[in-house]
Amino acid sequence: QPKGLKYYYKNYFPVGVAVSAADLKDPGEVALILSQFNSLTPENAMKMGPIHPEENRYNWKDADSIVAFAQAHGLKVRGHNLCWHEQAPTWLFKDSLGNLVTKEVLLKRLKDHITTVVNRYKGKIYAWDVVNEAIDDDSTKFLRNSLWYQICGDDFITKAFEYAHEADPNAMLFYNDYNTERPEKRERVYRLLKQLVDAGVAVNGVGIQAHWSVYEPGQKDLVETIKKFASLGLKVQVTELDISIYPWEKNQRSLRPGESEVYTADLERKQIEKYAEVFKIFRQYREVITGVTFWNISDRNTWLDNYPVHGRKNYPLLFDQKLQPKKAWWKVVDF
Ligand SMILES: OC[C@H]1CNC[C@@H](O)[C@@H]1O[C@@H]1O[C@H](CO)[C@@H](O[C@@H]2O[C@H](CO)[C@@H](O[C@@H]3O[C@H](CO)[C@@H](O)[C@H](O)[C@H]3O)[C@H](O)[C@H]2O)[C@H](O)[C@H]1O
Repeated sequence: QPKGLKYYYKNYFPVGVAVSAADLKDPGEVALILSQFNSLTPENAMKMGPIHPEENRYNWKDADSIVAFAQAHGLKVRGHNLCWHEQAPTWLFKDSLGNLVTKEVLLKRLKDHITTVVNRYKGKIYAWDVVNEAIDDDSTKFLRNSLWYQICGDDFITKAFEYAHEADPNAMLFYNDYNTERPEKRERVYRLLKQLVDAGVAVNGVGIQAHWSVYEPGQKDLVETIKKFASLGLKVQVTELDISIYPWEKNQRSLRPGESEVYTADLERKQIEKYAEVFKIFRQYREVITGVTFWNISDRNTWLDNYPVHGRKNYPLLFDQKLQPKKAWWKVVDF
């Protein structure tokens, strides 16, 4: 078994992977995780909906099993995430009559949730994605018009960091988002981060999700993003890395009947180059980059098989469907 990614990058940053509790029951995936990675992120188990399905009921099972596995094998854990507009439980924003709750009620519910979840894993989770994806996709807008925003204005962001810091003053607290290499999105994320830093909010870092493709981002945009966020004194982590073989453009179409999945040698070559390119930049900025996490383990099972086109196979990771290292892996460890 070749040495794993974590060995090659031991003098750079932890190399992590997003997992489900089910992944940890598969002997092949467990062997791959333990040989390659030294950090885990729960893909879904610690999100508000899955872990807190009813106001007075928490569902700790999957999250506990992932943390217990990490503890048993000396792996770091990134918590994901404490405040998001997606996968939020139905009870959260509504009162018993189905009306939207007041700002006071929602902030109290957020505080209870964050205090309870962060305290349960205190000392076992070193970093939390506190707020996820609060910037609107429309470049003419600033904050996403989510129910969080409609009910609390932008206070929910500051409060979420305040509650998380109170619950675990030693945890690294991150704002996490995607498309942060696109200049218009970078500027708006920077604006939010600067507001938080200037207000003395306990934000320690920014998570760039890195759901990239063989076509983007360009090196210049990636470097500019890392430097811009680091200029605020923040750490940068790559939190959800995968490199799709399809371009991230609007109106993606599904495959036409008979049209085979198109993982051509040319696309794999582009993917190998893109992986080599971004890891070279991560190494160059090792002072700022404090972690790189892949979103899913292998091409065997990736969320990109069902997004944005349901049932369209993708090959975005460094391990193939047989859990074997792909050519891109050898390039990433060749330095
Ligand atoms: O969207 C990709 C990234 C983007 N950044 C934030 C990050 O958190 C996000 O991760 C993805 O976040 C997605 C939700 O937005 C997750 O998708 C959810 O993943 C869940 C667990 O598999 C699914 O829930 C299961 O759904 C099944 C039927 O639909 C039900 O039978 C299961 O009980 C239920 O658990 C949800 O439908 C599905 O929407 C993906 O696995 C997960 O990879």
